[in-house]
Amino acid sequence: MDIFADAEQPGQSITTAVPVPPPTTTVHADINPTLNDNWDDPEGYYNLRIGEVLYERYQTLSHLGKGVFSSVVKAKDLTTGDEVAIKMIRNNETMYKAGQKELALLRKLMDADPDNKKHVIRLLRHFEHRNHLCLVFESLSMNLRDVLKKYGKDVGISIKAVRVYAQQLFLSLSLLKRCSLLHADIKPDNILVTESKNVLKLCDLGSASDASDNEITPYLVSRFYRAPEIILGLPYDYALDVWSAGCTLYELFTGKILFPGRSNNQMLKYMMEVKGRFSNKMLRKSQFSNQHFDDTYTFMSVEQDKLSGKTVVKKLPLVKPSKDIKSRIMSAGSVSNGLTEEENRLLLAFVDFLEKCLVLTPDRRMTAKEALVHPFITGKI
Ligand SMILES: Nc1ncnc2c1ncn2[C@@H]1O[C@H](COP(=O)(O)OP(=O)(O)OP(=O)(O)O)[C@@H](O)[C@H]1O
Repeated sequence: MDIFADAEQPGQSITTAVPVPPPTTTVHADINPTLNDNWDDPEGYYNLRIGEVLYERYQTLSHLGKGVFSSVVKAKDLTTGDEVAIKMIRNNETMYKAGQKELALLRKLMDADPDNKKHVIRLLRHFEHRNHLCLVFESLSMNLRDVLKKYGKDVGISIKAVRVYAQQLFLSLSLLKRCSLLHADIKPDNILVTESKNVLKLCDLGSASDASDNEITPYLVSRFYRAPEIILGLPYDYALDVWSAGCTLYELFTGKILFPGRSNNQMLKYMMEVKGRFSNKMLRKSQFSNQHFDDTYTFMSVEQDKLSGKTVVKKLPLVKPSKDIKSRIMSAGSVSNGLTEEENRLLLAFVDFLEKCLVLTPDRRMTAKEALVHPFITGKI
């Protein structure tokens, strides 16, 4: 099915500069940093010249993106003629180690899915270039943040498209679980789609870890997609990715961020407005609950006073949810344009699906396996 059949195709800009072969050096930056200064910018990103050939095989075509860990370039594989995306890890010890970990986790995922059916980005190989670990991936088109900007600004994309994406995303989560891995950074930016937009792949395993390495820290996962167990300081597992996936799918359909909190405290407030109170039992077990709740488990909302601009703490005995998922979904931009009966049924199934992804208590949240047989995904509605 081509869910974006009548949509405009994104233009491609490929820069074709004349390749300038740099002299080779194998001196490691840690031994004499001045010798290879020119290859990197002050922050350790590789100063790439477009057209340059890496590993005697990949002719670089254009810059694709820059993240905290790496810069990503599009290149042509001179052996096969295919386009690839090369993630060049920043030249510093911490990033290099993080890159090696990402490489090991990606290998585990590739081995567990030899037929490429589980919607995780394919790692083709890796090499080193001037002290930068380089990971070579299949080339994809855009991430879901850009898809939303381009095709669904403020209104989101169709429920049918969301359903296709949901199934593929949960297939990737089922593979991660089979490999005992947590992704820990699921959000529209880390999900890439093919040129036709019909197929998505989960990417950026840079924050991923083995499920047994779950050190409690309140800042894991990008804030808007961060599950309550992370913020409250509870042990966490696969359910944290299901929460982020729920937030991501809501955003795809509505074009709006579900919980756009400016802090962890505000995130909790927004979550309770949608899902109601946390149970006392959950708060009792949480390491950081005393930062957000008083002794009687009343929420302490950290707010800015509108007049003075000063930070004030307001006690909010929030009990009843006031902005439930159903009313938010039903008032989304694309719904007000009218729906067919089939779309309406699919939408109600989507509401139920999201409610189950966003259960506050992690061990009661839907698992990836359960998600894949939910009526929203199977279509048996
Ligand atoms: N295989 C690919 N095909 C096309 N574009 C890609 C590919 N891999 C990455 N990109 C682009 O590069 C961006 C950064 O990639 P990635 O998130 O893996 O790097 P990162 O350094 O870990 O970033 P961050 O710090 O944001 O987590 C992506 O959002 C995407 O736009």
